[in-house]
Amino acid sequence: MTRAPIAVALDAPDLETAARWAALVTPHVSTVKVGLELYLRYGPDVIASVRGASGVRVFLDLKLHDIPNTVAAATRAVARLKPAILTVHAAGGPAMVKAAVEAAPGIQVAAVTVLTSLSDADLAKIGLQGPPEDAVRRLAALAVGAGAQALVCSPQEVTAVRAEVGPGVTLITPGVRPVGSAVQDQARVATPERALADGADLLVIGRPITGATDPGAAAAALAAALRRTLPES
Ligand SMILES: O=C(O)c1cc(=O)[nH]c(=O)n1[C@@H]1O[C@H](COP(=O)(O)O)[C@@H](O)[C@H]1O
Repeated sequence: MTRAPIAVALDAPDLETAARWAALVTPHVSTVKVGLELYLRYGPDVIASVRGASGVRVFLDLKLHDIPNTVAAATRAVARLKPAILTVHAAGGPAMVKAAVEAAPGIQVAAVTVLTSLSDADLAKIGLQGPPEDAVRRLAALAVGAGAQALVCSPQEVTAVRAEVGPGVTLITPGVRPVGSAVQDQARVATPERALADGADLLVIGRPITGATDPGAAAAALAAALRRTLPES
């Protein structure tokens, strides 16, 4: 059976927990995501630990954001770990996104548009007036123009971003919350079914899975729900 297009965010306090979560969810999902918390604590070794014997795709979410020369060097430094996906901030500008893409042949560079934790009011405070969708579309076009093959946006903007960049770009959506989810600290959210129906290619889901008593069962249930949304997947 095809694994569900979910990247489980392994935002764990220690390596043992992350590796355990990865082993539990890997039969059900296509990807696991390593972020700043784990990478800054354990460094490159964390990738092999969560990849384990299954060889699951690893999404390295470092959200690089610096001058192009520094981002290119940082990208080369992590490229040897062979993550399937690496994040950079689109707000770093076209030269920075291009530098990352050129430094990492074989790795999908995903440009983060506007963080899903930011609301309209937050964006106004950092000088981005207007609906988040406007900034997301602008950053999406910038990043794809610079060579990014993937974008990170909230599920609320998937339809607009798809219209902006066309069918060939992978759209990755965090801010995914199943109905009744207790974790509500993201500003721009939608259910997994809605995100997928709107055209997202990969759903990033963390605490709704990893906070469950049985993360493996939670991942299996979400995967089954998504199969009902897209029966052919
Ligand atoms: O790049 C990301 O993965 C990301 C971008 C974004 O805009 N919002 C966002 O929440 N994320 C990540 O997605 C994950 C969401 O986790 P949960 O909120 O627990 O589902 C976290 O690991 C975040 O770092």
